[in-house]
Amino acid sequence: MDSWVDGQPADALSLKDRGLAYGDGLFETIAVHDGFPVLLDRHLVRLAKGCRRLAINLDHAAVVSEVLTYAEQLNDGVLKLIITRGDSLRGYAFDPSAQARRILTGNPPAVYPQAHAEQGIRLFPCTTRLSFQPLLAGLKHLNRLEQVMARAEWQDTEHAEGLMLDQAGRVIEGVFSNVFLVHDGVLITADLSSCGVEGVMRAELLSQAESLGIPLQITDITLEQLQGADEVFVCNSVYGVWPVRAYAALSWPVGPLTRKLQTIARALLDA
Ligand SMILES: C=C(O[C@@H]1C=C(C(=O)O)C=C[C@H]1N)C(=O)O
Ligand SMILES: Cc1ncc(COP(=O)(O)O)c(C=O)c1O
Repeated sequence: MDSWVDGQPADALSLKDRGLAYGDGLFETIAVHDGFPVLLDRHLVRLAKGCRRLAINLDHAAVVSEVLTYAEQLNDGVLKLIITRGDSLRGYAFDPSAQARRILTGNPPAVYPQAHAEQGIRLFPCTTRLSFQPLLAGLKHLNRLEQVMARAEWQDTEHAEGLMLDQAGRVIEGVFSNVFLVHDGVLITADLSSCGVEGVMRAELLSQAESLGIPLQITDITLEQLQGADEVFVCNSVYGVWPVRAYAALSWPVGPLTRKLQTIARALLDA
């Protein structure tokens, strides 16, 4: 399917785009099923938060309308929405009144081995660490070099994802996922106030778990806590939930809470 820029079919972008020059923008990767963008409200909430934090002027009504129309035409697949601050000639300074550029691309459904969801995955121990930046933490901004470097650390198919730590050695997230662990019936995920992306699926699973009365904790996670976990899983808005079986010398069984949340995520992606 053709890409769109500001609501019009396009296959080229200005060389002055600040997304290209500085990574000055945000993105959302949205699963589309039967013509509907899955978890759209949560994607829009994160996008709006990013725009406020970066002082990006975005026509949010145009985004909603374009995403809905584009998703209808894509029908099934993965829609990527990229927002950039638009053009500037040179230098970091920007025109605070400039309207953001809206870019939409469509991709076929992501295909992963069934075994990832069924039997669980092995996480690669990435040595690339996430840097602390509370101003950008949580946002899905366009500066993703840490993830690019981390993903280049393994080429084998034995590892489906990699685990990333922060500068202090705390467990933060996967390269393209968020991470959860279960300990004594408590569902635990990393505090992302210094680094990491606040995933849409993470937010949805936290909210679903709260409705189910499952005790939750959003906190710092050490490798020792990871080692002592009863269950570990990763999630994102495209594949849902993958149980984690192993990380370096550590291993876990695929547990009941992981399966429960995986079923919920699958139902949302297939609704
Ligand atoms: C990096 C992108 O998106 C992330 C990756 C995936 C995925 O590969 O499953 C899914 C959603 C995002 N967290 C991207 O370029 O779209
Ligand atoms: C670094 C990082 N963390 C977490 C996620 C999961 O986010 P979501 O659930 O919104 O797909 C992603 C997906 O792009 C990511 O790139």
